[in-house]
Amino acid sequence: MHKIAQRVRFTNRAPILTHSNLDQSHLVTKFSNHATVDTNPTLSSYASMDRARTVESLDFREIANTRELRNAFDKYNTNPITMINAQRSSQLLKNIPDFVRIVEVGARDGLQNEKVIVPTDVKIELIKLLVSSGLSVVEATSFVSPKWVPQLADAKDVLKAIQDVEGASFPVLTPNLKGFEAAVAAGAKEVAVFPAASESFSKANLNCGIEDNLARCRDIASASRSLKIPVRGYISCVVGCPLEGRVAPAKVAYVAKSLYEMGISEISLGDTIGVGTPGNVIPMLEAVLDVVPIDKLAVHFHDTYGQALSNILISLQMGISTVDSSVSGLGGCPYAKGATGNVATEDVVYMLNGLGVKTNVDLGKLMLAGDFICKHLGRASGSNAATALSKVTNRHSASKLKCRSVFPLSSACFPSLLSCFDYVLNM
Ligand SMILES: CC(C)(COP(=O)([O-])OP(=O)([O-])OC[C@H]1O[C@@H](n2cnc3c(N)ncnc32)[C@H](O)[C@@H]1OP(=O)([O-])[O-])[C@@H](O)C(=O)NCCC(=O)NCCSC(=O)C[C@@](C)(O)CC(=O)[O-]
Repeated sequence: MHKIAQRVRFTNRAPILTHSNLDQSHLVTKFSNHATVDTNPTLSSYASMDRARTVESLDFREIANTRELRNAFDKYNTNPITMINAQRSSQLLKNIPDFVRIVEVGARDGLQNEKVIVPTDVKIELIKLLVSSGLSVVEATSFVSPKWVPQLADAKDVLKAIQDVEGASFPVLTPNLKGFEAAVAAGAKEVAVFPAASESFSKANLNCGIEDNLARCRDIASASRSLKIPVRGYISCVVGCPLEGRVAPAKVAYVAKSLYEMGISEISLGDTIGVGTPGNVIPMLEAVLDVVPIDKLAVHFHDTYGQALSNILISLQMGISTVDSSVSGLGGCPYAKGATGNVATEDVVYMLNGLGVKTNVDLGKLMLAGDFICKHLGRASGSNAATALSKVTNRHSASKLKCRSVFPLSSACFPSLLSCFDYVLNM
């Protein structure tokens, strides 16, 4: 706990407001159509400043961009102001960042394990839909051997087709210099290397051991430096390996420190087979935090055992503010037998909305992207939140059809009623 408290200084939280720069009337205006700010004078001045700061950073449209989603959300979550009061008074939640950056990995990690080849134009459309939901980092593909991952053999075509898409960055995986050079030639502006913390998994996934692979990462890091291309580093198997079992935190810290020292811009800690629980994730994070600053870290949880959201929550409590996830919970590594999908982005956004944490992601639009790819793959969404919320919107859709048959005269007579369904209409 002591370690956690010490690390708060590394977080990217907004500066604390003081009495002099706090303007509550502005905050009331911003929220006035939904809730009023409680100006209860009995609150301590610090508590009220902290609450107001959070309100200021929270854009209600993100919590519920459509009426249906908002109603579904409000039904079980107290209004944001009350929620924030409760949240900020809780010691357990006080380290949670005000903003979480989501790295969407659905188009790469999500699809790489699919047996049936997804057409290139479907991948491109998925990426565009993800960007339109507000996601600012959408991992696009991998420049790996097509013999090893046939699904991503069209990497060059995918990356070239999204060169003009604005609003997001599109990192790609590169396992060696050959992949790095091909990625740069296709227009990559960000790449990612992916060592493992387990020797056996490194050999299974990359056909070389940890040290040899770190040497490849070093080559990529130095080649990228002159081109000013940021390199992300994933570490696979940070708590467990499908071949070796439990992985010691010291091994993860060793790989993380090596990546940090070679100038890797961000290190994403991957629970590749989803065996982590807060019980083994906390010691792993503590070991890594001893050697890498918190603002360089991200977490990447697969949800094989349904533990991903708890692990994300604990990571946020420790001050991490970048989270990887995959739309509709797609995913799995072809070289990690039994590993299922990544945590679903919709579930992460829903949880963060509930915590009053800003993400800039529009949940309704994200669900459209999830719907699109699930329909294409012919399977149900792996997101609990998307499944539950789409039942709500479907119910509204059905009742709207009923309304139209009961009131056949003109939909214009019932503008306010119909506006309730505009989200459904737009689908
Ligand atoms: C690293 C290699 C290439 C070594 O594979 P290798 O067989 O040892 O490579 P090689 O150097 O001996 O070359 C063999 C052939 O591959 C070609 N080749 C060589 N490199 C490339 C390249 N970059 N792009 C395209 N082709 C390449 C090379 O040209 C040659 O072609 P051939 O002469 O036989 O026609 C292979 O093991 C590989 O591609 N592995 C990638 C596996 C992979 O993508 N796994 C999934 C991603 S990791 C993951 O999902 C975990 C993560 C990141 O999400 C985190 C988490 O979930 O925890």
